[in-house]
Amino acid sequence: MKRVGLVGVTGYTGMELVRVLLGHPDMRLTRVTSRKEAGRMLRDIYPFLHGMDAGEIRIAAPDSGFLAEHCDLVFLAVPHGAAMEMAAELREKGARVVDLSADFRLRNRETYESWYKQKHTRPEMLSEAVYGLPELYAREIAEADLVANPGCYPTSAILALYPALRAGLISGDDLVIDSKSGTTGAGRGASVGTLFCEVSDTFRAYNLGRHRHTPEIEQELSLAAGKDIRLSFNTHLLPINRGILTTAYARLSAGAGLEQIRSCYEEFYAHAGWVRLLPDGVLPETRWVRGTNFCDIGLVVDPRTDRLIVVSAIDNLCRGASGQAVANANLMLGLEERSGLPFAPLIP
Ligand SMILES: NC(=O)C1=CN([C@@H]2O[C@H](COP(=O)(O)OP(=O)(O)OC[C@H]3O[C@@H](n4cnc5c(N)ncnc54)[C@H](OP(=O)(O)O)[C@@H]3O)[C@@H](O)[C@H]2O)C=CC1
Ligand SMILES: CC(=O)N[C@@H](CCC(=O)OP(=O)(O)O)C(=O)O
Repeated sequence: MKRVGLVGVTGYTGMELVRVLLGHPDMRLTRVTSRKEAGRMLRDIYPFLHGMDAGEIRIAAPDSGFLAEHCDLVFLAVPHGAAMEMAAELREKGARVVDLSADFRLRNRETYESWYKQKHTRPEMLSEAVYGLPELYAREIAEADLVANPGCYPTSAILALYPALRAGLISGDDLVIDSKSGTTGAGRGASVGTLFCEVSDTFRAYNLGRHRHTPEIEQELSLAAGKDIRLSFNTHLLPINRGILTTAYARLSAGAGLEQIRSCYEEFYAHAGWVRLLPDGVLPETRWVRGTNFCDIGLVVDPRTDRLIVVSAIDNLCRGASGQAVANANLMLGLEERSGLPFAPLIP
């Protein structure tokens, strides 16, 4: 049994990690931290843990020495900026790390500092970190000591476009990615913008043309295309708890058609257990992936405009964060990638 720790147990991704790890056959959550709730039992803050072993864990204040002593691997479910020093200390003390924040996702320090508007204090660790998208980097993840878990929106956007771009079936110019997220994507901290009455019964766009996930998506899609990609990434807030639906628009390369594109995706994702390519005419919905680690993908060709339209759906907390973090930890710890993650969607 592998011992894992969690920094940031009181947040939404921390809460989701607790849920995912409850049923994991090969990993045991042994240490959890929160600055505000230190000293309390986990069951005291999460009544859904009454009667379960995890409920008996006492929450500690974050301390890298304590975590490294008791854990083989530590998940950092903390805001960007808070993870970089903690990851460095944990690595120095010998623990392996899966960081759910954005601190190690961008390979270029200047790009991080300009989009995240803060200094990167551990730039020397950027080249050591592996971008944790198992469909692209499973082999590298298995060898890594520090994995940068992808952002929720980038997970849905990169998986939607990567195969077609890599095969040259779409042009990398003029890509438009339109994404909508449930409100848990904004974290559990109180803010007026995520109050019930501000979110329910309405639908709004935000951060158009300046969302900080843009360079992360551009980084990975540029690698797929073999050239620098600049794209339009636009985000919207859905009045639902969980889920991201992304619609991506791309110009078809000359001669490319639906049949060829479908076989390219089938081949690319042939061994990717989490990506489900839906049949022609069936489009993804957030409810079919809720609570799961799946990314559902639907493909449409619009012959009137010569465009490929790709729709993808994920659960932002599971596939977009904590489920993906556990899949990465499985690979790092030599476990089966799907271990502990065989959830069926929570419907209706
Ligand atoms: N929500 C989502 O859908 C997704 C989130 N992410 C990323 O995952 C990370 C966590 O997100 P989320 O769970 O939503 O965030 P929340 O705001 O819900 O929770 C943040 C957690 O971090 C802890 N924390 C905050 N500051 C510090 C600090 N300086 N040192 C130690 N602990 C700290 C908080 O606990 P306390 O204050 O008690 O210490 C809390 O448990 C973020 O980087 C986020 O961007 C990634 C993908 C999807
Ligand atoms: C709905 C919502 O507000 N979503 C968040 C997603 C951010 C997130 O989780 O991003 P990092 O992991 O890169 O910090 C946002 O748009 O800022």
